[in-house]
Amino acid sequence: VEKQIAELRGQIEKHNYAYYVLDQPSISDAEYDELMRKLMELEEQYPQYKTPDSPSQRVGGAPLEAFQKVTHRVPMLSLSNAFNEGDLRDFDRRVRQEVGDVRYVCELKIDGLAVSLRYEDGYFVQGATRGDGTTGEDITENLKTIRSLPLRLRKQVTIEVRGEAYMPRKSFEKLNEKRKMNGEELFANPRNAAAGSLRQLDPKVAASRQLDIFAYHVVNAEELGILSHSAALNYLDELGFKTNPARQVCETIDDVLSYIEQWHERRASLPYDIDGIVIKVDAFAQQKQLGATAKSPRWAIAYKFPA
Ligand SMILES: COc1nc2nc(N)nc(N)c2nc1C
Repeated sequence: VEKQIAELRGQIEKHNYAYYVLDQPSISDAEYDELMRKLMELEEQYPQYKTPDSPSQRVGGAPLEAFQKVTHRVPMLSLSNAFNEGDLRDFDRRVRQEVGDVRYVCELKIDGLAVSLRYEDGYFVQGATRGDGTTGEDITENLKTIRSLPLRLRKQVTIEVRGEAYMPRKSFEKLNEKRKMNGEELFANPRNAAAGSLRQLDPKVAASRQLDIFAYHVVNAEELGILSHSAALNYLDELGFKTNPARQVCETIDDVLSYIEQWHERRASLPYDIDGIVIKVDAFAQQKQLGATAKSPRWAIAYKFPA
């Protein structure tokens, strides 16, 4: 039976990854539900074979009394903002003055909720909100219900990852439809809906909200021998995380400006809200040279789209 349960677990997670991370369903919903039902029935009968990475955790367990506090070993900083081309050219000038020739990575700035995810030997062990940057709330049980969040990595590594949890626009519209029918107060936007969903003490509520997550940062990248942010993102893909496919390496600030122009136009075609573009110095050695202020890294900047 133990082998049968392990077999089922592997199958379900494989279909889960295909559907939620690759966006390429590999079986029908009905077949998927049948596999899940079978797994939960066997785990009910043989609880000794239940493992921390079992997909049965994704439906959410018992409600919590309260959220525990979590201290971030590495503070979760925020990004300084740029509002126009001048701000971006100033940033580029400052960076080049300090580190000379430089490559940037541009990414979409997802309008969600920053979270920190800790994995030990490849298993998801804890997830927390940003909070005040130093202390956040433990929302592990809620994060486990996000289907694109791997419960077990493809490599047995101990890693801390930062990402943006968000609610796709379709999920947001469906949720507000339902709330309208029930005469409940509507969420103002997907970001508030995502925050509200992850702050629920009952994980079953979070599980019902069809949240998603993009991983965008490896905290202990250098310890893992990774030398640049673009390499860190590719490593996250290898581990089984969902990263944002629109990222692009830019050699000049003019390339950055055209990336921004491109995504400002294509913004409405995305299935989620973005509130800007994040520009980061790619090489970690140069990030280190530039360092950070108490509040934000000096090697990154967020260009905010005009509201
Ligand atoms: C390295 O620090 C950061 N990187 C980020 N990257 C993306 N794509 N989106 C963010 N919101 C973000 N926020 C921070 C603080």
